[in-house]
Amino acid sequence: MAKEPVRVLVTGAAGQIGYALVPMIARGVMLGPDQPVILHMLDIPPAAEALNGVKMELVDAAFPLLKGVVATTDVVEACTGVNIAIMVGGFPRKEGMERKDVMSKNVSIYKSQASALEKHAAANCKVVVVANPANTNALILKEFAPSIPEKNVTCLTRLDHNRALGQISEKLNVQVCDVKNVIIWGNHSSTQYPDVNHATVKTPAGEKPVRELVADDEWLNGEFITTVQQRGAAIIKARKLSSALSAASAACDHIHDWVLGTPEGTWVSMGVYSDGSYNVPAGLIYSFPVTCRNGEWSIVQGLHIDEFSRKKLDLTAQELSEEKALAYSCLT
Ligand SMILES: NC(=O)c1ccc[n+]([C@@H]2O[C@H](COP(=O)([O-])OP(=O)(O)OC[C@H]3O[C@@H](n4cnc5c(N)ncnc54)[C@H](O)[C@@H]3O)[C@@H](O)[C@H]2O)c1
Ligand SMILES: O=C(O)C[C@H](O)C(=O)O
Repeated sequence: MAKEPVRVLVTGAAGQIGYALVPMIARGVMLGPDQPVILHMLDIPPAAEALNGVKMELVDAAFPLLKGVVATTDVVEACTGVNIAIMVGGFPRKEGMERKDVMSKNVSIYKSQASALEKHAAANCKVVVVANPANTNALILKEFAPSIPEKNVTCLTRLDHNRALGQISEKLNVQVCDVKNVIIWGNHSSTQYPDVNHATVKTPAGEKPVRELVADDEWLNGEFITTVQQRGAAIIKARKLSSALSAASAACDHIHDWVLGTPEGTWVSMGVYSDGSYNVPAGLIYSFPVTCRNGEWSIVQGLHIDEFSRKKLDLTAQELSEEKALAYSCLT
């Protein structure tokens, strides 16, 4: 029997991530090749015409899984009945801007959209915030939508996770699908800590630790980390626009694994509400290694954190605490 369609909201759908993301969702990349979808696309009135153009292209693409499109500038209409919300709408970082610069513009959007989601989304709606500052926007959304379970509000750090996999695969000249269990700790910002201490590579002789195969701690503790931390800025410098196709693909990976589960023995990185695991302060949206089963994520427990890593986990937590305070000051 055919499955019931899932309603997926994409905010900021007339923007560049939206343009890359909606066809991926309509093709089944996010929820699987047998899952029909109804797309809800929200943007603001100045982008209404462009949004309608995206809707026209979705119709023209004749995606078999796409059972309907709602394209609107009305936040209530956009949020009504949605099962999954991908929050991309907001003001993007431009060359030379720090994420903090976009904070005041974006947190007020997330406060108001929190109320609309809380009132109108389907029960158990899963939310991922993509728009920067992603962790803090997600925190504001969670706090202003108290009836949405806190486990349902997350932010995207899968792009950073995938960037780390990509760097290791290039360094070792191996397939990216053979590298697993890197971790992004903390903020989707330049203080994030990409950690390879538990990462492995599938080789003909079995799974081997990344550290052993790379055999270059200076690179792993230096250039590798800064390359991943600075990759968003490098893309902005090269394209004069922030990353879009990789961000859209990562958003699909995030929801795919959350809904359909992570493969046995593999974890992924998600920005989730901290419960104090790994001595990360509770009450922040912080990126952790997680496994997913039956539509629920759980933080991977018991990983050894050495002194080098500890400092980096604390530094990015510190930045998130400061962002949280700044966000609240922007809202008052
Ligand atoms: N977390 C990540 O990994 C990651 C990666 C790349 C980009 N980003 C962030 O994603 C966001 C979107 O990037 P983009 O390149 O698509 O930007 P964009 O400017 O091309 O698109 C943003 C869209 O949001 C719309 N918008 C603005 N305010 C809105 C509101 N209140 N409601 C609904 N829509 C609204 C704009 O009209 C625009 O169409 C930015 O904040 C960017 O920094 C995050
Ligand atoms: O760095 C940015 O603001 C863009 C985006 O978050 C990215 O990581 O590509």
